[in-house]
Amino acid sequence: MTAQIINGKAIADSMLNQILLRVKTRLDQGKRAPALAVILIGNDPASSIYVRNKRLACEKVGIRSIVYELPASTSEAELLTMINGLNADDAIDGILVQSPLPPQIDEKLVIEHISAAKDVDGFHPYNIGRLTVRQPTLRSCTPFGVIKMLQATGIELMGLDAVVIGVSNHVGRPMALELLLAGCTVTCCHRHTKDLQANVERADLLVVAAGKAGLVKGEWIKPGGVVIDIGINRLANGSLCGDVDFATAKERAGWITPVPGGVGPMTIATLMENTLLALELRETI
Ligand SMILES: Nc1nc(=O)c2c([nH]1)NC[C@@H]1CN(c3ccc(C(=O)N[C@@H](CCC(=O)O)C(=O)O)cc3)C=[N+]21
Ligand SMILES: [Mg+2]
Repeated sequence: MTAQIINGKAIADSMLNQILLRVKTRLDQGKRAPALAVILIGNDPASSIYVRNKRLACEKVGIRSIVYELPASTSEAELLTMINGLNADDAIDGILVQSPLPPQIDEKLVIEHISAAKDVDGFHPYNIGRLTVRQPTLRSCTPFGVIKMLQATGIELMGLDAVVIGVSNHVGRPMALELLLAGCTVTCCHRHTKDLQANVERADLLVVAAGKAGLVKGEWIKPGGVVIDIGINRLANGSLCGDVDFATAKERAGWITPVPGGVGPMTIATLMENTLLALELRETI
């Protein structure tokens, strides 16, 4: 069988159109546009591309974006002071500190310092806790984007055997919590997993977020299964690929996401939605 390709870019574009309509409605009602503050520290080329994509998405949907570009030498205290100012600024709805951070800055401390109500990444322990106890509020952009993508594709999640590879705080863990909330039976695989292939082979839904090109062989995929590839690996020739051997996997899977054009655009569209939601939630209190 040849898999149907899940067009994340197209699904994300339609989400962006919906968000634009909601922002326009606000403006028609005399309300202000949402505002997102993005802090980029240092000059990692990949980070610069992602931040540029976020700024362009903001422009598309009418969200005001303020990008702060700080030198790699920025101290932890300087960053925390800046976050204090943004937390207290009523005109700012979302705060995103782009990762990775330089070694002198403790990312855990930074994430906890951002007001949970402005944590549009959905990384704050409060927001992760809300998702854990089935009361999601601001939800991590990549995992929630994957859920929206599956819903838009019409894939029923209830009761599926889902296998997640990778257990990072930003992606794998909240992904497993989202799938549990959606009614899947969830297995989490990581570097100490004894038999990765055996776990992959029994997955109705496989979500891979390990960041290792070629980690999952196409021959391991359960025939007809759903394959979501969150990996982004830049090859020596400059092209991007995921963690799954796409060419062979697409001959077995029922559905598969491409890289690029799969999960990446969904992450950004979800960030836009979270920024609007953060504003709406703050207006109700
Ligand atoms: N605080 C924080 N929040 C993040 O959400 C965050 C972060 N830090 N650090 C880095 C990762 C990575 N990330 C991506 C977003 C969009 C694409 C994306 O648009 N990808 C395009 C291709 C982009 C390209 O050409 O490189 C695609 O897959 O089609 C990829 C990766 C967000 N991240
Ligand atoms: Mg891992």
